[in-house]
Amino acid sequence: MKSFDAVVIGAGQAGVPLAKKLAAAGWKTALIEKRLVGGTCINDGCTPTKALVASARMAHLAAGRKELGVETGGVKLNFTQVMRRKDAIVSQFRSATVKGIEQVPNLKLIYGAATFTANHELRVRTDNGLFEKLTAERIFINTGAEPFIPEIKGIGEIRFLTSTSILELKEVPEHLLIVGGGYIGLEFGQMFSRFGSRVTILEQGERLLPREDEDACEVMAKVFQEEGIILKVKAKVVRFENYGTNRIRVSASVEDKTENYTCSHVLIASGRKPQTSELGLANTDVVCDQRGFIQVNDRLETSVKEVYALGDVKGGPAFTHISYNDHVVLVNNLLHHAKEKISGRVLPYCMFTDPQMGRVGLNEMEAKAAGRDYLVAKIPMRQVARAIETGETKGFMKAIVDKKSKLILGATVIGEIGGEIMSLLQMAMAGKITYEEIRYMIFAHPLYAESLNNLFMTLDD
Ligand SMILES: Cc1cc2nc3c(=O)[nH]c(=O)nc-3n(C[C@H](O)[C@H](O)[C@H](O)COP(=O)(O)OP(=O)(O)OC[C@H]3O[C@@H](n4cnc5c(N)ncnc54)[C@H](O)[C@@H]3O)c2cc1C
Ligand SMILES: NC(=O)c1ccc[n+]([C@@H]2O[C@H](COP(=O)([O-])OP(=O)(O)OC[C@H]3O[C@@H](n4cnc5c(N)ncnc54)[C@H](O)[C@@H]3O)[C@@H](O)[C@H]2O)c1
Repeated sequence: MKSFDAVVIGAGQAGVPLAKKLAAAGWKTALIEKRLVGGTCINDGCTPTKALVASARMAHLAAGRKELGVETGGVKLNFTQVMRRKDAIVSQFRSATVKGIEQVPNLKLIYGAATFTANHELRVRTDNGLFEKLTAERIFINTGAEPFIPEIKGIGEIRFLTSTSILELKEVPEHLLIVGGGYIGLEFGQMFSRFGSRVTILEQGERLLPREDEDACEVMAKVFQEEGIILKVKAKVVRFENYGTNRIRVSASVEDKTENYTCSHVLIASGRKPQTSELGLANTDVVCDQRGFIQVNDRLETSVKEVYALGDVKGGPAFTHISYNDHVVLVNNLLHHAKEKISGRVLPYCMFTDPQMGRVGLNEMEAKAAGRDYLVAKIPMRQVARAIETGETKGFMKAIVDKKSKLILGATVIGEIGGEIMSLLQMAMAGKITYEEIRYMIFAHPLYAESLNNLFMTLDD
């Protein structure tokens, strides 16, 4: 049995920086990874999808825009090159991460799947089929999440894609039917539509993106429909079956009526579940919630002393920057005697559709539910000078402000660079800059940022 001061399970967005910092502080540390260093974000998530979104946007722009006075003679997509570029970026990011790990003294990277045999003991099935036994004073679980596959009649008989396997396609699907209208469904939906697929999105909820304000969902739905994507809400898939050669027939109950679709590919984008099946948590006293996410307190401690969980596997907002921040909280608490908590963090995120949807803090729905005394500042992009000049007028800027303190509580920005504008407002929130100060702040003309003046002028009496 090999003994360590710390073992980190999962080389994801929290595990890698955590293991490096613990080892650099002199702790004898092992980092165990069963698949690829970099986890979901680098290998199957943010990095490959955002590289592909860039190719899709280029294809879209290359088609020209009549009203901007640019017409082109059609677009030729080289999908092999699109995927090759994506693979090169992923491999660049992954090898830089591996190199970073290898340079740290006291840190041992072990490739293999880790399973608990007791609260502080692990068995690792290494890539060469051998088993290593490890024990550690402190264990950190950063095993992430994986696609959730709903139990739908016939799903076992068809070949369906997930957000991971779709990244290996060799050809653009003729008709891609997507189950789920969340971030993954929308990012892939628009991307493949722009690559030339016919795209149908079936969402079981009343609308897309149920956590967002209704006006945000309406704008996104309109953008998608204008690009020719078929969107159905209140759509529950009831059956899949193989149909003819290489076709799949999908029966769905849409607003209580049965509709049938025949497509070439199905993407299941109906959420993610914690990746704990190989962890052997039954051999420990670690407690999970009903959906299998590991329960932690405000300091990321599980129910077992000195066993922690970070990132997607603990549930809550599943974003790379949250996983990364989890490691910051732990490093500060364990190495610098801080008492940091994970509750009360401001949550920013950006959906990388075109236009982007940047979100931070409270939206209107949440402000209302929380009983806040708030004002709403909102301007459509068609009134933003920069958006008019660039021809990117879809979307809006919307901020929720506290009526009394005039501080910004949150924002939704849908636009060409909605995520970046949202981040400006996030900085204002962090710096406690009131909306009244932003209203007359000097921004360079004619940037999108300049229209933050106009956004808050809407609150003038
Ligand atoms: C298609 C897609 C697009 C996304 N886009 C964005 C985006 O644009 N922005 C954003 O912020 N977030 C995005 N996300 C979410 C983001 O990728 C995740 O929130 C983030 O990667 C979670 O990091 P993590 O460290 O918690 O886990 P992960 O990065 O998932 O890492 C977990 C690691 O643990 C390993 N592991 C699991 N079990 C074991 C075991 N028993 N033994 C050893 N190793 C194990 C896994 O192989 C994996 O490498 C996206 C996700 C997807 C699927
Ligand atoms: N840009 C980003 O930051 C980004 C991009 C992609 C993913 N992510 C992360 O990954 C997570 C998972 O994304 P996701 O889109 O898979 O999950 P999600 O939970 O955001 O959306 C899943 C959607 O599928 C619908 N659904 C579930 N079962 C269904 C069924 N049987 N039929 C029809 N619809 C069904 C749900 O109602 C929901 O709207 C996100 O929550 C996010 O944290 C982030």
